[in-house]
Amino acid sequence: MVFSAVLNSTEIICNRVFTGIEGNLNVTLQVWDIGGQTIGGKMLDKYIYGAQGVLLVYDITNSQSFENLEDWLNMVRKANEESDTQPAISLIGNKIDLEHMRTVKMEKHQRFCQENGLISQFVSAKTGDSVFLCFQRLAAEVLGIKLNKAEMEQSQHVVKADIVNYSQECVARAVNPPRSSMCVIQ
Ligand SMILES: Nc1nc2c(ncn2[C@@H]2O[C@H](COP(=O)(O)OP(=O)(O)OP(=O)(O)O)[C@@H](O)[C@H]2O)c(=O)[nH]1
Repeated sequence: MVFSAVLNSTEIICNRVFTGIEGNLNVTLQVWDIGGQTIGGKMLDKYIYGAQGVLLVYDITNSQSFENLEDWLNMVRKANEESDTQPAISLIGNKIDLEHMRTVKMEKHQRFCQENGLISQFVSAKTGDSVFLCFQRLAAEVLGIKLNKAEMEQSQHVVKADIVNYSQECVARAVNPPRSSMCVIQ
């Protein structure tokens, strides 16, 4: 995944100077998911050139997906060779809901991050665990903002909501209409 932050720099400077609270900053990210393409793909460097941030995502239960990372990292660096700045890069270990099936050791992940100056993160795309946080951390890095512990913890958790089956709900309401008016927040 690659993203480019689309933002208004004046707004950012004002926010930082006047409030000092980075959490108040709104950043729009333009994200391309290029994982499905082969590494030798002709168009790849066009997506990657000039990107401000890159999420290198692998599957913690699949060692091969980790082994491929070095090539992807080299490709990202090479594609941006002539760019003024290199993108901020995060290493994302996905599928932490399957921790019991982990084949890529945590130390391996951490070493790769240290050796290559990457932000380290573990997520579950399935449960949503830490997904928001991984975008937030990368955006913060691009903007030169340091997130505090509270901000990171707040973004880590998934807010769970029941899935409503609307067709059944409608039938139930038609049969038993509510006596008082009700406000539904979705
Ligand atoms: N348990 C679990 N399964 C996941 C998670 N993320 C993806 N999957 C499953 O892994 C499989 C592959 O997911 P994709 O989203 O197609 O993976 P991908 O790497 O983006 O695929 P490409 O873009 O084609 O490279 C699917 O069956 C997903 O349901 C996760 O966090 N936990």
